[in-house]
Amino acid sequence: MADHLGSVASEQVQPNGVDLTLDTVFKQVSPGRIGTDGKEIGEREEVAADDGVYRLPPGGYVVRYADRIRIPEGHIGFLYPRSSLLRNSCMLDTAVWDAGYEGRGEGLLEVYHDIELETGARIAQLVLAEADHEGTYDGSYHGENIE
Ligand SMILES: O=c1ccn([C@H]2C[C@H](O)[C@@H](COP(=O)(O)OP(=O)(O)OP(=O)(O)O)O2)c(=O)[nH]1
Repeated sequence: MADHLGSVASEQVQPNGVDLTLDTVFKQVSPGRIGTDGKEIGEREEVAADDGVYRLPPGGYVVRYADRIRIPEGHIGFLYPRSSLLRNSCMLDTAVWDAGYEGRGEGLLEVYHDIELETGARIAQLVLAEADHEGTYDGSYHGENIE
C-alpha cells in the first residue's frame, strides 16, 4: 500500500495502512456555507505552535496532513484516527478519499481534554480498499496544498 501513496517513511507503514502526520492546525474564524448551489469554506487562522508543538485546549480544529496522498484508481481511501488520540480524549473526523484524489488533505480534530501535538507526529492511519468507481476525483480539492 505504501508503494501506491508516494513518499512515506518506514515508521509510517502499518500492517494495514500508512500513518499520516500533522502539518498545521487551524482555528476557523468565520462561517462557511453549504448550499444547493455550491459551498464556501470559512476563513481560518493558523494556531500558534511553540517550537513545533501545538498546545491545544478543548475545541474544534481543522488539521492539515503533511503527507501528499494519491488514491490509486480501483481504490477508495478511509482515514481513521490513531487510537492514541482517542485514548487522549480526542477525535479526528474524516470523509471519503476518492479514487484519483491527490493532495495534502484536511480533517476535523475534536479536542475534549488539553493535548500537545507536535508537527510531524503521526495522528491518523489511511487504509485503502479495492472499489469500483465511475470516473476519478476531479473536484475542487484536487491538488490541494501541494506547492
Ligand atoms: O477527511 C477527509 C476526506 C477526504 N479528503 C479529501 C479526499 C477527497 O477525495 C477530497 C474531496 O472530498 P469530498 O468529495 O468529500 O469533498 P466535497 O465536500 O464533496 O467537495 P467537492 O465536491 O469539491 O469534491 O478531499 C480530505 O482531505 N479529508
